[in-house]
Amino acid sequence: MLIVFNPAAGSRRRRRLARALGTLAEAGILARVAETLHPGHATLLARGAAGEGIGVVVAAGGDGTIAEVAAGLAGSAARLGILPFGTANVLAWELGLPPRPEAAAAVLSGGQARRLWPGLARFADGSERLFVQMLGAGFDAEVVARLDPGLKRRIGRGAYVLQGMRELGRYRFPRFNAVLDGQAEEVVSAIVSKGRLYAGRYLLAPAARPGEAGFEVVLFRGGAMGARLQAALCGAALPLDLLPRMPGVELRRAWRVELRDGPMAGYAAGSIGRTVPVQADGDPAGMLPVMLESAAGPIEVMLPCARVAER
Ligand SMILES: Nc1ncnc2c1ncn2[C@@H]1O[C@H](COP(=O)(O)OP(=O)(O)OP(=O)(O)O)[C@@H](O)[C@H]1O
Repeated sequence: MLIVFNPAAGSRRRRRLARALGTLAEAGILARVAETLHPGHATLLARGAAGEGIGVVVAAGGDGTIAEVAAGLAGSAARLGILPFGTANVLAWELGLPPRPEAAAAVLSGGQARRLWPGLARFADGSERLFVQMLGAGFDAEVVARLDPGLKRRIGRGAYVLQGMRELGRYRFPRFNAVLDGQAEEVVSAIVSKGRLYAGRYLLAPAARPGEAGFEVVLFRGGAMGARLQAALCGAALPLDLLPRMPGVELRRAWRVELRDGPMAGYAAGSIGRTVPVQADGDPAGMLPVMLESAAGPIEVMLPCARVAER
């Protein structure tokens, strides 16, 4: 077993890692730890481990780290393990993984594998990026892009709330097109989700099926109330699990999604040349346009036994 540890994810992560390693040692598992040195490094470490024939490669970090490890495991027989040491840990909540390091480590030694089918984003510059939970364009991506990493480390998920309130007054909500299996829709924000949850354990897309190909796409149209008011109300509705039922929010199933700027997007955003931002699994991921489809195949992820039986 290799644990790919992101020292920049979440908080109190070294202490959490030591606790997880203690549990593994008690179970007779001597795990090797490799620390990431820069963004993207987790993919290289995971690919190397899968190439060596290591059976379980563990992402010790948040959703961004998990996505990078998953990208390294794609096409191999290695299983993905998760030690949820990030800030929001949305995928861990989605999969029912326990937050305590000892309990999460116990899943690595005694859990069972389950399918997880990531999404693949292709950008205009030819770059590609795997995502495991969701990709957003518009307001939520602006919040992610402008988030102060120091504040995120200090106060955790509350930093997103503060930044969201700041951006509500600043962001210009340019319209863009979400093309779902060939059908174009005009939106101010869109979240293309693999999972049901968002921003921790709040409900976003109740019908999502992480183990299958395809996406639940959440379209924010702005509508009669206006994009800014809609974003404010959606922010308030999220912790009450009411976001999917908000006016101007529409959920659709799609296999292939293209998110692309309207001709006036740069102008409306008030900054020529700058278009609509994109976030993937809670990390900044550039600008539109982006093309989304399912990864070539699913990967296997370690889950608690009870959770596997439930599915
Ligand atoms: N050594 C490093 N220094 C700086 N950044 C790193 C390093 N290693 C990895 N990263 C980057 O850190 C980013 C954030 O990591 P991650 O998403 O796992 O944590 P998080 O943002 O705290 O958690 P979550 O996404 O669950 O809120 C990732 O995009 C990854 O590329």
